[in-house]
Amino acid sequence: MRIAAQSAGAEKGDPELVAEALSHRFGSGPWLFEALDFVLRTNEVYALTGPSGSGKSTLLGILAGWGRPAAGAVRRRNIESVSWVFQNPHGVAGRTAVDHVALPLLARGALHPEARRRARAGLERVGLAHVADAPFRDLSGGEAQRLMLARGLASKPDLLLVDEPTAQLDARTSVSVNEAIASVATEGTIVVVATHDAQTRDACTAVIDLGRTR
Ligand SMILES: Nc1ncnc2c1ncn2[C@@H]1O[C@H](COP(=O)(O)OP(=O)(O)OP(=O)(O)O)[C@@H](O)[C@H]1O
Repeated sequence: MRIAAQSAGAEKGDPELVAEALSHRFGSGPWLFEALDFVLRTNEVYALTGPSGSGKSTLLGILAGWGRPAAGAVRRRNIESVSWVFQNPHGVAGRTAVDHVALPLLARGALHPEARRRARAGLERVGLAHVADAPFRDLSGGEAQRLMLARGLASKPDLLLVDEPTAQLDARTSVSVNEAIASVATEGTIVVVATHDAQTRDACTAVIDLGRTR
């Protein structure tokens, strides 16, 4: 496997995820990936690439701690909160974009004005300031996917996993999502994006390629 770029040492207290000789297969089936060694840190956006069926979603689940690897280990340091952005954006039709991002902040105890201020800042970051007050039903596919990214980042999770963010989008719409992905490298959050899409991969700062592990 290959990691195309990697930042220098994480500061003390930063989230860090270490894969050691990580391998997985279901039951006695074929190995999906074998002997992966990598370190994931903040301030990077990692593309997780590989052909269909190579185990990208499975590996995301293992990184999240939702599944156990058949062999090897994942060591998590300072990772307590995990957000997952699914490939199909789900929202409440009549609720505004800003409300979608503010809601998880309110659920974590932020006061209303602060939650809305942070939600608007998050929307601006992914290029959605102009639709902040629009209902979810009026958003385009690309806007809805960017909204999910903004919502996933809003609560500043230690680990943000994004599964095929452009799989349902046409090439033109994907561009705006890829631009948003390029903007989400951030302090405090490790971001991993599973993708087939070469342009989404290129929007990331580093690559873990499951196509090269076997
Ligand atoms: N719980 C399971 N039990 C048995 N096999 C599984 C299970 N989950 C996934 N698989 C199989 O493992 C392989 C990898 O699946 P996975 O969804 O991780 O691949 P992927 O790289 O994300 O694929 P895609 O790009 O098509 O989404 C597939 O062949 C899938 O059918």
